[in-house]
Amino acid sequence: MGLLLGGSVWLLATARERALRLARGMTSELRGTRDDLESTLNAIPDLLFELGLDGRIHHLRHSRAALLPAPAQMLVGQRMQDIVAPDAAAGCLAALQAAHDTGHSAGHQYRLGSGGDERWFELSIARKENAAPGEAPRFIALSRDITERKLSEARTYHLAYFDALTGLPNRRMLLDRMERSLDAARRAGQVGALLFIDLDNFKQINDARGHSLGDLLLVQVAQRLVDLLAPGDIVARLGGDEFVVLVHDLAGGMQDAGPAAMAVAETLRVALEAPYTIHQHLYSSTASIGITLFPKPDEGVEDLLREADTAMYRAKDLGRNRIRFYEAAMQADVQERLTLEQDLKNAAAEGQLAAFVQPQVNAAGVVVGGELLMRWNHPVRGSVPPARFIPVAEASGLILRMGDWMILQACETLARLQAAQRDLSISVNVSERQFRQDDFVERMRGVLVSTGANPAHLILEVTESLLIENLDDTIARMTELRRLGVRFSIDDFGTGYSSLAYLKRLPLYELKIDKSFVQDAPHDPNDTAIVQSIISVARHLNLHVVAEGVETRAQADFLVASQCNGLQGYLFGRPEPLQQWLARQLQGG
Ligand SMILES: Nc1nc2c(ncn2[C@@H]2O[C@H](COP(=O)(O)OP(=O)(O)OP(=O)(O)O)[C@@H](O)[C@H]2O)c(=O)[nH]1
Repeated sequence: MGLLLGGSVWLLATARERALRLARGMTSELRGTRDDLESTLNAIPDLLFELGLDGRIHHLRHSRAALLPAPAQMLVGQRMQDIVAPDAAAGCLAALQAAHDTGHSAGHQYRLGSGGDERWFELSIARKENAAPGEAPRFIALSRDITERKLSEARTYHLAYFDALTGLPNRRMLLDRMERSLDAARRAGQVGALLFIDLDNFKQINDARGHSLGDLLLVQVAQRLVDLLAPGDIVARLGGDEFVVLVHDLAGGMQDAGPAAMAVAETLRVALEAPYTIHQHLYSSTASIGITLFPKPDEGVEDLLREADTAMYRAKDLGRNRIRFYEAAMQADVQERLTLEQDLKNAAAEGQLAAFVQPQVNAAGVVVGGELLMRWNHPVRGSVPPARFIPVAEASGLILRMGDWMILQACETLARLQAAQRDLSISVNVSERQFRQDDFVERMRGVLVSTGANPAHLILEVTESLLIENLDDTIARMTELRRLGVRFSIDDFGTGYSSLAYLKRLPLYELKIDKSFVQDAPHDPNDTAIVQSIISVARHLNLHVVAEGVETRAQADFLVASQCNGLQGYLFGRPEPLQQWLARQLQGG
């Protein structure tokens, strides 16, 4: 019995021992699991809440206490709506409700703080499934700080939609906004305008003062445009020196919108022409502006942009620092120009371009020289007027090759006249682009040497506008060319800036009175007075004067009586092919 009892006690003790060991093992396992869980939770960089459906915080893990808006113990017991802004709280409560309905919710984002302290969070919420029946539901919510991701998204958005230099919207953003404006204008029956703005001769500032100064100018231009914007309108930078202003709701109809758009453009034009101060220096710049109105039937944003661009180009053609409205005819003109440019490229190779010469006579009517003129005999169009193809040649750069060829013709002609002891001079036009080429002086020297022409008989005709741009550089270049022996004449004098102050500073030989003044002299008192005053200015400055477009004996007599030195016009000869004229001169005139 004792043995039995003893055995039972031993058995019981052993079972207890085993149960205790098992319990100890389980406790230790549970502790391990709990520790693992604790470590896992600590490793999660998010805030972890236990919430009620009403947004009350029942528990909060604060391993990232820095992210909390207040110490953790102060937050427990409070409701979300007591802690965060009303809009953020409303979103969080909606996310809780969604988790209540479906078991979980993820992706709701909310913001805490504002300005520089602003931080963004994203919520993931799961409903706790172990609530006893009748017990209010509880939720576990992870709140992840996504501020860095938001900032990086904002940076990417900014890079994609804004111009880095000026901070203005870029082309993509503009197109997007235009799309919306166009829709809104159609729906509201309102007319808006698109203004295409391109700075005039911006390349010169870049070339002369450097790209970084050009950048600073662009930034100031952007600022001036922004300062003048009406609320809701936008200004974008398309790239380079091109800006676009989108003006909404100008008027209820095209009739009234036109003048209103013009008034806006004029305000911008005037603002942009005021001097710019950069690094304590003053710079001047102007802009050409093209306008198109919208909406127009069947026209999308790209059409509108193209129209405003076309109108801007027309403003440039008309002399820059101007505003032009788009007209449908302009598009045809652009097409025509492109075709002309293409044809002009082939023209030189196919021998369609020819040099003509128009004689110049002295007061006694004796031929003293001639002006070389370019003629283009197009196989289909026939003779294309220089006023039509020279601007195309200028714009496309073809003028450089064409100009070189004309200078070569002039020098070869001079060499042949010299060889025959014919003491005549030849004038040839030099375009601004040609004159400003870096190696223009060297090219001139090369042609003079290779042809053996006497430079004293070569007269380079330049326009007033060429002279006035970069006056100091112009003077330096002209002086170098003067040293080679060539002489300078101002073509179409009186039609451009006519600033007499610069005449004194330039190493000039001659003024050519524009034919528009000669035409109505001596009958028109104004033109007569202009012609006489040009001759008088020339005499005081010791310059030779040639009148162009002399067609009648009365004009010639008046000019000679007014002491004009040279005459050119139909009265003395129409332009004729150079070789034909030269052959006659070589035979004695
Ligand atoms: N500084 C600066 N220059 C730029 C930038 N982007 C383009 N450009 C230059 O801007 C100039 C634009 O010249 P254009 O508009 O073609 O010609 P322009 O000299 O203004 O002459 P017009 O437009 O015919 O009056 C070019 O020389 C470009 O190299 C930029 O971000 N910064």
